[in-house]
Amino acid sequence: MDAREMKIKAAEAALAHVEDGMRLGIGTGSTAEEFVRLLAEKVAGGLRVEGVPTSERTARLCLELGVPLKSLDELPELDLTIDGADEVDGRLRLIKGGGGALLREKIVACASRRMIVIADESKVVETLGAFKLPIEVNPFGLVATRIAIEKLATRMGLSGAIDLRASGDGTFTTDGGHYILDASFGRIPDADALARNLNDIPGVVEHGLFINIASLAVIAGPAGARTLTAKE
Ligand SMILES: O=C[C@H](O)[C@H](O)[C@H](O)COP(=O)(O)O
Repeated sequence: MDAREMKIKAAEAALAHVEDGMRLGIGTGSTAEEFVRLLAEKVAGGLRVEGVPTSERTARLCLELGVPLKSLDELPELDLTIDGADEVDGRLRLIKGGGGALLREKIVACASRRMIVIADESKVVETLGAFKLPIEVNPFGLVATRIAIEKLATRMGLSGAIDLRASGDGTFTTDGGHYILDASFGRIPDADALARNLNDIPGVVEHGLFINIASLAVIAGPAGARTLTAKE
């Protein structure tokens, strides 16, 4: 099974949790897009759902494939969000934001009764941090915010480059008009504390640590899909 087939397997297994009439948060990224394609087939076959997309990219795909969309302001309380992740640990803590959609993804997931993560085995880790942690920041005061993050990292015994994400010849800008700093910490022993402390830095809009948000992960590997639930 190649990487794309595993993403499809995970998306298929997550689709089984979607019921008629649900208000759905719809994630961003290559795995979430496989879910959108499968969902669109069900919608064409008569399934009634209303989706809230977590990015402009996802919104475009949903519109193209005929998945009905609403804004989060129109549907502020959702039944279920299905989204990908860059890393998942055994407590269902996640790193997200590789595609830059972490802010809307977190807002939508937190407005949902449940969040199901879809991923392939390569995303499952013992300790979060091998994937660069995306930190969404306000462009105002970028240098000061980066220094504050560096000081926090040092206080917490973390080190590694903190790079401004680029796009083509310029700076990557999120759907919300912010920048992303990618922090190469390598290993984050206390993700819960880092998440709280990052939120205390004023220029940080949001970060890619999703703690106590996901309720289930569907992980696809060569032998098929398995589910992961949070263990303390
Ligand atoms: O900002 C992007 C999202 O957090 C994605 O869900 C994450 O990067 C995983 O994407 P993919 O399924 O393409 O690996």
